[in-house]
Amino acid sequence: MLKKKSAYTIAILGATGAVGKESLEILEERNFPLAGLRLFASKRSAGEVMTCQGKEWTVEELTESSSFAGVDFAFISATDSISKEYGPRLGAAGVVVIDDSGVFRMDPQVPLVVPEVNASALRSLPRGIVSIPNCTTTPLVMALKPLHDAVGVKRVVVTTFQSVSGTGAAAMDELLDQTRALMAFRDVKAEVYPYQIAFNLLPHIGSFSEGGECSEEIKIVRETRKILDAPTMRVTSTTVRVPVLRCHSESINVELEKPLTPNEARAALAAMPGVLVYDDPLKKLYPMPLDATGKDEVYVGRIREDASVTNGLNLWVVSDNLRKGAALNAVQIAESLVRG
Ligand SMILES: NC(=O)C1=CN([C@@H]2O[C@H](COP(=O)(O)OP(=O)(O)OC[C@H]3O[C@@H](n4cnc5c(N)ncnc54)[C@H](OP(=O)(O)O)[C@@H]3O)[C@@H](O)[C@H]2O)C=CC1
Ligand SMILES: N[C@@H](CC(=O)OP(=O)(O)O)C(=O)O
Repeated sequence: MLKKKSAYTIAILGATGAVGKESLEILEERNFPLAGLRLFASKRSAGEVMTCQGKEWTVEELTESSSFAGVDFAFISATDSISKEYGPRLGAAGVVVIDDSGVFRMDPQVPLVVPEVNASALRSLPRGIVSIPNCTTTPLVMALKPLHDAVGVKRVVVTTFQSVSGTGAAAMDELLDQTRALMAFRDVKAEVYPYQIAFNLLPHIGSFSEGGECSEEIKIVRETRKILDAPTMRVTSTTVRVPVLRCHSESINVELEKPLTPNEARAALAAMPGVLVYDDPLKKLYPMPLDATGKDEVYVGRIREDASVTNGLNLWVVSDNLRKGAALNAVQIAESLVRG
């Protein structure tokens, strides 16, 4: 487990990616007690210089022989295969691994944590690994938690509208390149996604199962139940990629165990740390990706009754997938562990 110190050394595996870059900004903004920083990426980024907390740090190529001596935390935000290879190895060597991938999330020996929702799961780290949820699960559980605590959530129907940054830096470039090409009447190249994403949307995230479900949809269901410790909660989802650069939006329909008026739901959500109720439709106030970009809070709006079922509510949630959906959640986990 983590030894108490005045400052800690962090290694970021995948430092040059969409999540990795955000992690550096967040460590700086939150003035994380840093004793040292080791930045790792692929060979093509080795030698690049990045800044954090007023210092320059040089990116190292991640190799079999990379040494992690003196590292307290490893944030892995690279690829599934890097998580598989380095997560267990570093965890066994006494480094606290905070992993962004989907590889360990459902492992019963690995806590899956959103600190505002289930920080107590950090008490035991049998493999030395903590997983952070998928970037759509995190805002979902942040919105469900206060409702579940208040009256119990029976069933959830969630439809996501996920920005391209959820796929990483290359997908952000693809959306911008396609948009420029279309404006100039040039041919569009689709390399990251199977179809053009600019001025389009794809009801497809991850891979399809035999039954026609996307892997992303399966992750949302399983991860939500694990984090809320609600193994029988009925959850179904449809995940959609939209031509937005940053922030994932979600339409959430909830069936509750007991009545809760929209005003009571608004009050419960407003009291939830990390949630910002942004809800005054008559003044055209509702969360949009441009509002939540670069923000830490999970924005919740369009809170209203669903009269088609008993005790039904509808919500609209928007959250920055690179911050609360990934890098911020990871830094908050490290902060919780440091606080002890
Ligand atoms: N984007 C998001 O919203 C979220 C992402 N995640 C997870 O976070 C992780 C990173 O995602 P994201 O930042 O979006 O991805 P990016 O594609 O933007 O970045 C990938 C990073 O991994 C590095 N990398 C790739 N291959 C290797 C290799 N062989 N050796 C060393 N480093 C390598 C890249 O280095 P280089 O630049 O040199 O290629 C880059 O730093 C993934 O596991 C993803 O599932 C989780 C929640 C949300
Ligand atoms: N799948 C998310 C990003 C993510 O969180 O993926 P993973 O579950 O593999 O960490 C997206 O594309 O928007």
